[in-house]
Amino acid sequence: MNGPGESSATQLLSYPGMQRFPSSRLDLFVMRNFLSRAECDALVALIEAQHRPSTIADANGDEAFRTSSTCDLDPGVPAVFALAAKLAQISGIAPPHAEPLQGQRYEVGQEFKAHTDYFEPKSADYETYCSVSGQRTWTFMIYLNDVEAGGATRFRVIGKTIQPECGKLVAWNNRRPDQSLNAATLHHAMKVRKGLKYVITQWYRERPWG
Ligand SMILES: O=C(O)CCC(=O)C(=O)O
Ligand SMILES: [Fe+2]
Repeated sequence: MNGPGESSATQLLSYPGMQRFPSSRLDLFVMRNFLSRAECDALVALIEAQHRPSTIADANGDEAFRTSSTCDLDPGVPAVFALAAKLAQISGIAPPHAEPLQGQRYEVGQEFKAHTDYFEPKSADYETYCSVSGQRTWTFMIYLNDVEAGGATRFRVIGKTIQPECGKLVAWNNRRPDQSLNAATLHHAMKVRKGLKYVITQWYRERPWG
């Protein structure tokens, strides 16, 4: 039985095609073809239709830290609704713990520098982001296209670089088994060198999203 807002290795590895990256420092999973090309194309079209400059919690003074665009996906759109259901099933996490789904779009030269998805407990913005729903627990991310060059996601603490590929799911636990925040989740969405890159991010919380 997983804790509230938590997935688990047992849950994820029960799906054929799910692979675990061997690391004692981080629970990291990859599954190719989680989404079909048609599903990806429909989601890319939604992101293309509507996106705004991405933002970061705890602005650190680096204007170039996250240069992508973000799309707030409407849960009422069938393609989004279907994806949310598919993620709930594979993660085993109750839907109320899911943040609203977001698309991210990167043009050539755009990136999201090395960061963790959890919020720094000592930061000025911690209360703003975490008082209702608690900390982020797991991240599920899907690449929606094959990027012509660049755009990999690098987990530099564990030395793992994941190449974008249409339909590929990446999932990781932002916390250790004892629920402490895991700094080994540090990851960098590296610059796109050619073409565009689209991903969808699903973050989960300790408590229901309020
Ligand atoms: O685009 C990527 O490869 C990673 C995106 C990411 O880390 C995020 O949105 O938090
Ligand atoms: Fe991230």
